[in-house]
Amino acid sequence: MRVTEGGVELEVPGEQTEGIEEAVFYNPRQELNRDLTIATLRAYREREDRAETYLDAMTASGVRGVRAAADGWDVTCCDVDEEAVSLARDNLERNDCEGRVEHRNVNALMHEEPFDVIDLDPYGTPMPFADAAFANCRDLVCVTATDTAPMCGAHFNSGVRSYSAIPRNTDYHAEMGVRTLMSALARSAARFDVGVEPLLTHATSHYVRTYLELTHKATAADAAIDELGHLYHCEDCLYREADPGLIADPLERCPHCDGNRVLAAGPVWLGPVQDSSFIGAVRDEIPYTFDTAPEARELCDTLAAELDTPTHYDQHKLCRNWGLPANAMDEFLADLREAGHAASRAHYGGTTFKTDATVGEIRAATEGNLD
Ligand SMILES: C[S@@+](CC[C@H](N)C(=O)[O-])C[C@H]1O[C@@H](n2cnc3c(N)ncnc32)[C@H](O)[C@@H]1O
Ligand SMILES: [Zn+2]
Repeated sequence: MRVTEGGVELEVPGEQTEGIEEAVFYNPRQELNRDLTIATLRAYREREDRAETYLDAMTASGVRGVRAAADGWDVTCCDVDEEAVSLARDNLERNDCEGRVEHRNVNALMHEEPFDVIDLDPYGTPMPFADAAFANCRDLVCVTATDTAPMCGAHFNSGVRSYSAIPRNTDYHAEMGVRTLMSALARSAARFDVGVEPLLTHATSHYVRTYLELTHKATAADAAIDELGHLYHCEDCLYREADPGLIADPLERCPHCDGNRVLAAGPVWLGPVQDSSFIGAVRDEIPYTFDTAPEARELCDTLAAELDTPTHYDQHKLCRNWGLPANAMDEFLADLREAGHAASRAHYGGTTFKTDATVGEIRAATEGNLD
């Protein structure tokens, strides 16, 4: 089957191809992820012109590598699967792109050779590849994780195993996933005296994607570890609290409703997951020729405006909990701001928002107009 994406043409296995799962080799639902990857690579190279080499670590059809090569990157594609390797070679050739294709376990390749940018896009958790990537990447590690149920605490044991943390299933589950993933990545990088700084992070349709700029200094690794901490969350009233530091001091009772159903999660990443000025630059690198341009640009706008608080709320879930009807989001957010709180929409869903107000303060600021 022939597909066109971002100006390149690719042969990908069609539904009928035996032995190959089409969605795995070429997943059209990840086009937004790939469009944003290309825009991010462009914005990054604008800022750091020394960045030249890009490793598409799990290449499958070769789509990321081909798109990066067409953009002038010095590309290496890698896959353990023989059919993927030959597909990636053909697709590079089809687009007159130069690029090396390696048939091997990418962990071995990463340990042998440094790259400026490494893109991890495995099935499920990226953690088995994180150490090799952070040990050997110079500038930027891009990571996709599709195991949202483990990361957000819905598949608890699997989440604990993959991320060496306690994730908890809350009403902000996608953000729990983001912060569990970021925490494990920061700890993996720190082992190699590498500090991570997230430039752009989004949780979209069952995956999380993050772009981490690296600083090869022990003090930068310490600074990243300082962003870790725990979240305490009341299952009854949805009160939540962030507690910086690696030693947890869980709440026995909820300070808001005095209930005893308080969950503790962590260590999670409590720091910022976006760099809004960089996201502005990424947005400007999304041409309208990209199929997902309207959606990708809107996502960038929301991400750039999103507050840095470590959890978000869902207005509908809060209102349901209070037994009150929800009103329009803009009115709701305006009430919060009028009461002196910071408030923004969040990219996790149409009714999600961020604020520095506590759950009690949110209710006090908004309930007058919830009728
Ligand atoms: C989700 S697919 C990649 C999709 C692709 N990056 C895209 O954007 O369409 C995951 C790929 O990782 C490959 N893979 C799994 N383990 C690997 C390893 N240890 N080294 C290299 N490739 C691996 C699989 O063969 C598969 O092709
Ligand atoms: Zn409570």
